[in-house]
Amino acid sequence: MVSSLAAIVLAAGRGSRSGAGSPKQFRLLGGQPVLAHSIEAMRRHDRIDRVVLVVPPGGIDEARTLLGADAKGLTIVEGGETRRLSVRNALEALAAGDSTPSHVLVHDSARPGLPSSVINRLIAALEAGAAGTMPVLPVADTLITDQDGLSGDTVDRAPLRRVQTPQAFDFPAILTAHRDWSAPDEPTDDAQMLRALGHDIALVEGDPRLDKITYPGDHERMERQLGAAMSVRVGLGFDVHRLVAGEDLWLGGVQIPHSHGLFGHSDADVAIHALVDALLGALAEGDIGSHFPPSDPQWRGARSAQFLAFAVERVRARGGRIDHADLTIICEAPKIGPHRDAMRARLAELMGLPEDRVSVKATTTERLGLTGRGEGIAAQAVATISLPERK
Ligand SMILES: Nc1ccn([C@@H]2O[C@H](COP(=O)(O)OP(=O)(O)OP(=O)(O)O)[C@@H](O)[C@H]2O)c(=O)n1
Ligand SMILES: C[C@](O)(CO)[C@H](O)COP(=O)(O)O
Repeated sequence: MVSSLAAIVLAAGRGSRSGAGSPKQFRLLGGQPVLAHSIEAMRRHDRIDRVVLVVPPGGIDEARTLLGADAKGLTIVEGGETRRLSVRNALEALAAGDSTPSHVLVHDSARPGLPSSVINRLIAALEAGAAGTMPVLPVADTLITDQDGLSGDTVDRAPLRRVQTPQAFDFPAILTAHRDWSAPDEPTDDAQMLRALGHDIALVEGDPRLDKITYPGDHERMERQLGAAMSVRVGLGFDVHRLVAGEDLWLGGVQIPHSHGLFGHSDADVAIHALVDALLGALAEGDIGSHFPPSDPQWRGARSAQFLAFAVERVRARGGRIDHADLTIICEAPKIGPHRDAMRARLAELMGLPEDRVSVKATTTERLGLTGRGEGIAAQAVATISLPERK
């Protein structure tokens, strides 16, 4: 019975074979660091309670900076000289915690294309009683031995399998396997360590999307694979609120000193409302009113930042990412220019995006119409998101 499941994401390697100059797991892939893909996939899975990230010695602060808001709730530990020692450090961190998990997944961050279907198959094998299980794929090519540049014998490929991660284990069993390991050869994965103790390792079907970034060119191949597996969606949002005396003015998540404020059920931040509708539109998941009805007293005076946090979470929950947002605020006064940078910074923070992916513009309607007469402020937003085609 898998009562609690932790996930270890390994990112403490040097990536020396990739020839990239810096460790491959920190390079950007599809707009986010390679290691963030696995963390996100683990977090998205509803059976995984806790994620431990393993980073190079001395790299905890750097990893937190790189991940930004995504680092929240992560346990981050330093790795060791070898993959085995990195896994050991993470297992010991879990063992030292208040409640140890019943089972654990061990995954290479260098395999960023982690589908939830593989995690489901591993959990099913654990539920069926396996102490250890791993995803494998058959070998497609003819296999030979290389004898000093000449072909040696052909190897029978029928019983051979390519081993992927995540590998999944009974937690006490894999902890013992690591603590007791004394063989002279360095194991390349954890399943062989558990098998050395006499446990069977159940095989489940792997997935080509899980291929590892190892050699030069692999990163670019993965980038193409990821791009092909994502569809770009564009959403449009529009909102208007009335300007009245005696209200605070909130725009783009920032409070702006002004003679009038916007009237509405929440803080009436018209810019955020347009942005939330743009994100929900891109997801085709209704609009702000359907999720936060004005008739519901709990949203009276609410900060609109929480509506945006909800929309951002919806994108994440669908396995997507926000690529860009562009806002236009339409009013005669106040002047938006002096507050533009603060709004960009706040909106970027709320969406977990770099500022160069958030645009805030302003215009007037040449004193025409309701915004021209100063009766209200309008905002329109366009959001671009990428969503996975298949899970
Ligand atoms: N001391 C180590 C070595 C490896 N890893 C991780 O284990 C996975 C194994 O993949 P591999 O391709 O072997 O990674 P590297 O060791 O980084 O690559 P290389 O052997 O080319 O240096 C990677 O996610 C890597 O970051 C780790 O956490 N700690
Ligand atoms: C654990 C592993 O991903 C299984 O295939 C692999 O062995 C780790 O990478 P390495 O290239 O063997 O170090």
